[in-house]
Amino acid sequence: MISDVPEPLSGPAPRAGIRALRLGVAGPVGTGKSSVIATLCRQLADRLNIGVITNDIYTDEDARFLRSAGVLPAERIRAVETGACPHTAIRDDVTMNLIAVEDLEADFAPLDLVLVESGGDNLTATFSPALVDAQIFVLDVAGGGDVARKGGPGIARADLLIVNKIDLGPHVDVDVERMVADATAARDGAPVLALSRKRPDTVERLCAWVLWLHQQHLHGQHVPTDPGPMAPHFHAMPGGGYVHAHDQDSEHEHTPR
Ligand SMILES: Nc1nc2c(ncn2[C@@H]2O[C@H](COP(=O)(O)OP(=O)(O)OP(=O)(O)O)[C@@H](O)[C@H]2O)c(=O)[nH]1
Repeated sequence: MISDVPEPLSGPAPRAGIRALRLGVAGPVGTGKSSVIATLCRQLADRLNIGVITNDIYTDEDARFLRSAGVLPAERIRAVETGACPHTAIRDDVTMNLIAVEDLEADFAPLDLVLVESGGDNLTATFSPALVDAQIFVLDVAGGGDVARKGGPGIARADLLIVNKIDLGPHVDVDVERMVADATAARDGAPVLALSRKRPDTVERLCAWVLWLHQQHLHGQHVPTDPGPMAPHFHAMPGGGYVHAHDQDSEHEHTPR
């Protein structure tokens, strides 16, 4: 199920010479981010010129997986080794990723779509709108049926939430419909897609959403939004620590209280 993918736009012609749509894919470890990207490349490569940036902490494993899957020419898949907690490189200081995206766009111009895969992290990691125009957050049923209820910025406010690996529901005692309903309730009407790479109907819906978003981008009708702020979190300090939150309108500030 996906809540309404609108009809493709009619009306004014797309803007000429516009840069690629930059689409982030984030979510906890192992939920299927690389598989979603491989699926999109496989299905859409004859309609869109695609490039991929992967983020891993210490390796280029995700890039190697995608290259070996043969879903795109290998040189269009580039790895960023963040060397730090994944959210640092996709949210706090996006410089490494932004340079990688811009280099890829320059080397293979004109690209239509750049997919940026986050390193697998927890429920709080989301992309900065300084790096991507839109983002997908990926959960999977094997992580537990209650995860969607736990919320967080990606679950609540990513442009699309995927509940992945729905083919596994019966094997892990998860009621997929219930999980999707919980996710939908957490998102105030924003789209939720139940996905399995083994279910072509769900793959088609994923592709339809990405093509629709690309059209929105071309027509200048997509407005990037920030799914942040992060949930309140704890900073350990010598002799103690403190909890703080980032509210959406304030600077990213780490002053002890
Ligand atoms: N049954 C099933 N397995 C899937 C599906 N999608 C992905 N997987 C499997 O889930 C595992 C993790 O998939 P990945 O795509 O590597 O997940 P990831 O989120 O990129 O992983 P990290 O980069 O390590 O965080 C792999 O063994 C995939 O084959 C699906 O739709 N159904």
